[in-house]
Amino acid sequence: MNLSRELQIALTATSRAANLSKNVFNSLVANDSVTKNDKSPVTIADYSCQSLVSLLLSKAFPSDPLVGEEDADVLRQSAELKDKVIGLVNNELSIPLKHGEVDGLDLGSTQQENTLLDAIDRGTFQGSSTGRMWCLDPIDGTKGFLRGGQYAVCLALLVDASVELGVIACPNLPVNPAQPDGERGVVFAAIKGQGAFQRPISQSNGALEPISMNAITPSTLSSASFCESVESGHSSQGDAANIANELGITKEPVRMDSQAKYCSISRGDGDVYLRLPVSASYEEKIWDHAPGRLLVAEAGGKVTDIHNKDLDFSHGRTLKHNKGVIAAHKDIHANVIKAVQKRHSAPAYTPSYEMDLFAEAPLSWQLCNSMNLRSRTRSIFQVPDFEELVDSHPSQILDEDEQTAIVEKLEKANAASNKQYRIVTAAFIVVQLTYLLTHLSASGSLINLALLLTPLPSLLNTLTSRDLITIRITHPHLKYIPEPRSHLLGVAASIVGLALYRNAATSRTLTILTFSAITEFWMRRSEKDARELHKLKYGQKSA
Ligand SMILES: Nc1ncnc2c1ncn2[C@@H]1O[C@H](COP(=O)(O)O)[C@@H](OP(=O)(O)O)[C@H]1O
Ligand SMILES: [Mg+2]
Repeated sequence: MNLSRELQIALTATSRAANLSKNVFNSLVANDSVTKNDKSPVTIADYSCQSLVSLLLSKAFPSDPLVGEEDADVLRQSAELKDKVIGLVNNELSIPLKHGEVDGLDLGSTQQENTLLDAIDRGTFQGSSTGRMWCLDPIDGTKGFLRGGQYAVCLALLVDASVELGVIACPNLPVNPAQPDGERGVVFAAIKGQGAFQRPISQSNGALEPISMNAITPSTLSSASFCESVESGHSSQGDAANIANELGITKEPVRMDSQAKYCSISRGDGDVYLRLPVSASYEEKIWDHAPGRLLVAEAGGKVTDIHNKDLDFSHGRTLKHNKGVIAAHKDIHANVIKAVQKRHSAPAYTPSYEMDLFAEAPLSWQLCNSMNLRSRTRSIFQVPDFEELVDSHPSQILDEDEQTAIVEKLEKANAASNKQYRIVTAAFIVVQLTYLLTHLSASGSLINLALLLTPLPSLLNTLTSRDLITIRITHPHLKYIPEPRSHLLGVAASIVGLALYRNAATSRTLTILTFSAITEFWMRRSEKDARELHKLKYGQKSA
């Protein structure tokens, strides 16, 4: 497939969008004209870049649909935001085409408001498994953008759900990794079957230099380095550390935002990219992976999900049939997958709120409502004055101290109520144990005694608030049994026991174990909620 024109347009569009995003950063973020939590710069950069890239694509390939992260609804409702975006895009369009940029394409110096908003809305295409489609993340790594760290403008062309072309512009990545303080701003490109390349964003007519991954083999795997998300909510950093350990990797992980991770490993700055799901329900977005996946493959690597399945771009806007991402040199990919299967704990439970609650925005009444946190809080955490606390706040925004107070209250109330349930379970067990010990000769008594031991470890741990007994069920098949696994196994065994000994004592054992499993299930959910809240509020380290 000859995609040279597509490549030229994609390089121009992403490089120009990268310049535009830098202007936004320099004028709105670097000079501290906005507060840290104000997301407007990233919003402005996102819309402007999508508008610019989409406009160029629509002029060059009018019949190609576009899957983009944004739509223009918010802009149509805010004149101030809209004017800024229109101004920025027109400013970029008015810079004359340089040598090497798109030939034979009349950009027109400035564009009408509607044309630019419509360009953004072209990105609402829902995806397709057949035909051509472009896929755009105008600012990937929004957190990195705001931090002045890594972010990327990412564009891919898919044909029949296969990524044929990928281009990623990283405005803050050093051109030469050996000179981290030298020139920054690199654009990466790959065409299927034709290799992976990079060149400085500043050189629109410069040659595309071939890049490749470090030639790492199973015997040199321990010298590898891996990279992962900065955001612990996007990828489990704890599991990544265990996996690195399993592979004998001792180097500290390199954390960076966005698809700059795919770019880094493609040119050998690092070797393995791990994205390990922390939530069972999160579906990765196609624009977060399409170009990166091709780049790594063309640089000598292999990209799959954590179950070693190819990333499947044929199901609309998300990778619904994949979980996480593992990218590594093709010679070591299998070793990495093996370690992942051994050490990655499948997320068994999904918190009801998946947003980075406290980092994204102050905890507000609207947020509580939209995340169903209010009702969950009432039913699970049982904090009677939580609603009053939120309602009494006229601005419906809680400040830091109030957020802290809520988290502490949730944790305390949660721990107290769970302890009560466990005391009740423990009491049932003691009564039943006493009965069994005094009727040892009755049929099934010994089996019943053994079955009653299954909930004991977690009961003891909670009642003493210490990890007295920990049983890790790590077998790859068993780990997909939802928590509480030992309890569920106990219930299953006691059903078998009841089939063997149809007597009242065995029925009682089954009832107690079922009660214990159900209450344990709900308690673990609430404990996980409390832990997640804690993590969101205080960060991974103190969680
Ligand atoms: N719970 C989650 N798990 C995995 N990825 C998530 C996530 N929530 C958001 N993301 C995605 O992670 C991307 C950033 O990736 P990374 O963590 O590698 O920097 C975000 O892209 P945007 O920044 O474009 O919104 C967003 O699409
Ligand atoms: Mg993204």
